Amino acid sequence: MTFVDGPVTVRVPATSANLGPGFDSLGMALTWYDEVTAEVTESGLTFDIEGEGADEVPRDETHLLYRAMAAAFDLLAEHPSGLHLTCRNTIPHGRGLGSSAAAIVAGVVLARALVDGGEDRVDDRTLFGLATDLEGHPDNVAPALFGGFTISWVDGAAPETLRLDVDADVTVFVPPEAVATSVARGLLPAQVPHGDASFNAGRAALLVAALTGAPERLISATEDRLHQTYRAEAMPESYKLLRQLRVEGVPAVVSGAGPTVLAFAHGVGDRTPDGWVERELRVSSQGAALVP
Ligand SMILES: Nc1ncnc2c1ncn2[C@@H]1O[C@H](COP(=O)(O)OP(=O)(O)OP(=O)(O)O)[C@@H](O)[C@H]1O
Ligand SMILES: N[C@@H](CCO)C(=O)O
Repeated sequence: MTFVDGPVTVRVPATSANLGPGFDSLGMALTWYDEVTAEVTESGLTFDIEGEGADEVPRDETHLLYRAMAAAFDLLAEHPSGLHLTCRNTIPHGRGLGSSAAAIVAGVVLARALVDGGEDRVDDRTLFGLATDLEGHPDNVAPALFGGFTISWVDGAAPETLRLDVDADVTVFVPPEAVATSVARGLLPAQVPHGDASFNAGRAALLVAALTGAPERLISATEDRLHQTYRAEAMPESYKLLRQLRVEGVPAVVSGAGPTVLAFAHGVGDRTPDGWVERELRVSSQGAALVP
């Protein structure tokens, strides 16, 4: 038999990318999870979707989770007769908390787990490469897959990542409206001044040190000149909160492509604007994990 008997479930964390200076490179997994179950059926593709995006996402082959599963099945050279997918979505979509990376990582991990002996045929590094191709950059998929704090880069065509354990208090301020990553990326200039590139290189190096043992450096280490200001016009309220927190000495960044603002602190929730949701989280040491 090619496929395992019965359903397989995976739990995948939300992620925050960039973390200020580490555009398309730094990321961390957060203690906020989606859970997805997949089962091979006799025919067709059916969905049971609850929570975030349930009224918006398609229920056909264009669903992101299914597209990731299909790409992984192609790699495994196995194709199920049918699939039933159950999605318990809690990570908000289009807010800069890695919802698309979570869906993609859930898909590739589930497809491999459904195939008998899948882990012997496709290793984690290959799954990471596939997930990065689907997402377009590695900074969310790396921590979604491996957990912790990740430094990712692309070597030729292949993405690489280095995972570090870090422990940090994190508060996310999530606005009610989404900003699509594609829109936020469209606001970035094709070229940046050499001085700004140099500024960010130093801050990104400092951020690795700050998160792994020098937290007093976080306020300097989270400065950025490569993306946040360029994107401010698409998320003015986020930018205002970001400035307010930083003036008060709280290390804060735009999470991923925004518009969520992430602060490296707990106990700062009294700044939450009306209509926004605020959550106190920690770094999730665990990435995507099959639920027994
Ligand atoms: N669980 C999911 N199921 C189906 N589609 C999803 C799911 N999560 C995300 N998506 C798709 O991805 C889109 C959001 O992706 P986008 O890259 O714009 O934002 P994000 O991943 O939430 O934020 P960021 O990449 O900045 O962290 C949704 O609008 C939806 O089309
Ligand atoms: N590095 C990405 C993260 C969002 O997917 C960006 O800022 O566009």
